Amino acid sequence: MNSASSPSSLPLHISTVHTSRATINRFQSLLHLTSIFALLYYRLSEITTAATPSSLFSLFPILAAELILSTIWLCYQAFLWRPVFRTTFPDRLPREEAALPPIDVFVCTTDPEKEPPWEVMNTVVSAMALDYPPGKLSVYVSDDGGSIVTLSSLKAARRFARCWVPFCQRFGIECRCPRAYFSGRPEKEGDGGGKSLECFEVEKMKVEAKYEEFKCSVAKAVENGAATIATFNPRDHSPTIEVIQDDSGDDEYETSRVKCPLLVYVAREKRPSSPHHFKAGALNVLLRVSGIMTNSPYVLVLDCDMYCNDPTSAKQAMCFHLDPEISHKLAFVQFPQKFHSLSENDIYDGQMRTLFVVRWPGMDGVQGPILSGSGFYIKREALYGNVSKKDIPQLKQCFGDSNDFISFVKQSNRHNLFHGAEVPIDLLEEAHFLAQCSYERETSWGKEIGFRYESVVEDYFTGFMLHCKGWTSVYCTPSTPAFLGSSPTNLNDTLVQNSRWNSGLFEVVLSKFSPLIYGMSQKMSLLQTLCYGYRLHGSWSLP
Ligand SMILES: O=c1ccn([C@@H]2O[C@H](COP(=O)(O)OP(=O)(O)O[C@H]3O[C@H](CO)[C@@H](O)[C@H](O)[C@H]3O)[C@@H](O)[C@H]2O)c(=O)[nH]1
Ligand SMILES: [Mn+2]
Repeated sequence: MNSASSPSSLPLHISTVHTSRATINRFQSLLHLTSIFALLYYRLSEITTAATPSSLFSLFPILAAELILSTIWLCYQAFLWRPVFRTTFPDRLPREEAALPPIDVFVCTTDPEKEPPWEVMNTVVSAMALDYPPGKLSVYVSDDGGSIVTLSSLKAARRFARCWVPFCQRFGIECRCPRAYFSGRPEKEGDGGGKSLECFEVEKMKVEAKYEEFKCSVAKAVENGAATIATFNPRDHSPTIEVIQDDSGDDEYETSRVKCPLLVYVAREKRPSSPHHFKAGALNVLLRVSGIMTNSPYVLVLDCDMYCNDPTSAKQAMCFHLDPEISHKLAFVQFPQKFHSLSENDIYDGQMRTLFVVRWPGMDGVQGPILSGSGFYIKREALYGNVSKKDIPQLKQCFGDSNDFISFVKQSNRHNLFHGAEVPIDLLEEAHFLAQCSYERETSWGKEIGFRYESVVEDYFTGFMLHCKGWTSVYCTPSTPAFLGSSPTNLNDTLVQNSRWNSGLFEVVLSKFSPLIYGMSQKMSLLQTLCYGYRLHGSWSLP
């Protein structure tokens, strides 16, 4: 058992190696290995004693297939070698707000027709309501569709969050996604925060009325936006960045000056002549824009359909990030992806159990799980690489021409600049400059810094490169799912998603970053390299 200490000398988290499971796994691996050797011995003796060239001709492909499958099998054993389980104690984190580091939350959305704005707004509001000091939380929404629908809906979300956030905090609400809360899905209502039931019911009714207003505003935004969607080209437009401020002014929440996390809308520039690099491109723009606005040392990344189900996830992640024994090497804390949209039968295994139940705990016992796209708290510094030895011209070469951004890269502890105050015009201008297509030209964005562009599975590849550089990661699986999303529920969508993932992964295997070769040459352990090497099974996606 491993433990780490909080300032009060009690551990912030403990990790336990599942010894009985590891022993059974190792015994089974040994058994299988013996059979594989026996099979290969049999095949080789068959080849050496083959009577005719035609029988040799048929034996070689069989041997090749057996060798490939054996290598894939060998790689898989690394997942089973040392499974680890972790427990966190968020209550032991320092009580003073000042001791908690700020967090920037990134939510990515692309298409208001395929990704319903109502769902996206619920994700945004659930992130704003995380159990974390609101002044230390900033939510950035990347809209790759550049849609007016998303922008108008965000304004409604901000208005609703002003009453939702204090309501959740005051009454200790456990389910902070308003749609899930008001549709009666929450298992627990919270402990009432010590307030009387009557007071709670009165407040709940008020908030519910605001919720209905919020719902209508989003529906209206969708309706009004239908006409512009037809004429607007999401692949060819200038950047739009807006800090969403209070604009109603007619209710008690504004006058009570309730603190609410900062909310920023970012639609980067899109031009047909410039590659946009999908989600990785969007995340890198958010890294830059947030870099000059709040520059929080930690970033939570969420897909637009993944709402925060357990508000304590930020504090749980901080139990690892604030542990001085592991934090200097720790790049990210990954939570499992869990889904609310699946039926009990789940015939296409949308839950991806082998991944989140077997493989990630296995990797956690080695160097840490693979970055999984959504639901991870990553250290900004890990994405910037080593900047301490670079002078200003070198930094400009890597990070681009923005003096403001460069000054923040150099001072990673300068953050939260204008929370709640008027947004300076020149800051907004600089943010627009950072969101231009041309900004990344001849820089290291996507190659050495930020989220990587080499593969369509940007999450896997970014995590792989971090592990290659010696960073570690942690897998955190609390019993209450930290995030809940929707997963494909029909064969067609499942096939499209899986072939995209597998072809993206196989693309990496065939590149110069092929895990088995590149991983071995870097700072990665043998077992971790084998785990990444298991991606050879992407060859199944070949016709
Ligand atoms: O050009 C793009 C394309 C996608 N996205 C967003 O990226 C997220 C994931 O995209 P989606 O089409 O839903 O892909 P999935 O296959 O569901 O996503 C899984 O696989 C991706 C890697 O292939 C990871 O990035 C995701 O986090 C992971 O959930 C969504 O929020 C999108 O809005 C963008 O912002 N810009
Ligand atoms: Mn998705």
